[in-house]
Amino acid sequence: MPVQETVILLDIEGTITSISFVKDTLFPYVTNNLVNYINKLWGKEKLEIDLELLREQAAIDSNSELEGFVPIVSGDNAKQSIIDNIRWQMSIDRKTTALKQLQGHIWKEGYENGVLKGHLYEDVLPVLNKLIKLGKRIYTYSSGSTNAQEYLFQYSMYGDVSNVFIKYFDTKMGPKNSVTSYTNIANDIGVNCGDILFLTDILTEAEAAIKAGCNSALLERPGNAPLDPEKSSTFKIMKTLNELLEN
Ligand SMILES: CSCCC(=O)C(=O)COP(=O)(O)O
Ligand SMILES: [Mg+2]
Repeated sequence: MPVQETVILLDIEGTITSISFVKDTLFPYVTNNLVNYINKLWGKEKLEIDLELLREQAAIDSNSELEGFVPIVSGDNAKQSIIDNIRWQMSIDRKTTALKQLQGHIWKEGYENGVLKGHLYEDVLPVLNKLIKLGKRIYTYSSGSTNAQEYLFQYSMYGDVSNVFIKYFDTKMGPKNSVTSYTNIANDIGVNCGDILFLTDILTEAEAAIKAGCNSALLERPGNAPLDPEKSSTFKIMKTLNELLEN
């Protein structure tokens, strides 16, 4: 059997989806549609749920020393301060649950109206389907919200492929470079960390997974940030998922 672990836990951006799709297609879609989206749903419960999370995050951020922090205010400037806060968070690619939840809801419209099609590297589906036949269970863990992950697979360039994945995990399990996030995921799945192989493009995420007792390997996709050869020397580095099927 090529892979020993029973659970394959996949990062998304830089691992099974290109960074370029996220940075050059998904993020600009939010930037270009943000004001319209907020104006359209202003005062509606659907938006209010996301705004509540953004306000909670802004209250936390106001006590830290984050460069360029934009407060969310009430009153006449409330709407503009929310838009500016979101733009600020996006300018530094923050991975807060609040930002990711709102982005996911904006992308939903783009997927549904056919403007967005989720990118997947061509090796991903053939390999995952072979692994499923070998009895492996496939999960994802991304900073993108569970909704955003679901839409990406439901409206992928290969059609609806969401049935490949048992469950999507996001930062509600904890940040991706935190050790406890991986124990939380193992507990949720009902396996030991040692039964999980976590694949990612980010060294600190792989290190956190290893510290939790999981196994991990790194993906080196075109356009990914280069891996430090010294720091990543203890990890298997793969160019595609095909290497999971090799002995
Ligand atoms: C799941 S699609 C949205 C991608 C995204 O917003 C993101 O931050 C990706 O981070 P990842 O943890 O998948 O590298
Ligand atoms: Mg990634």
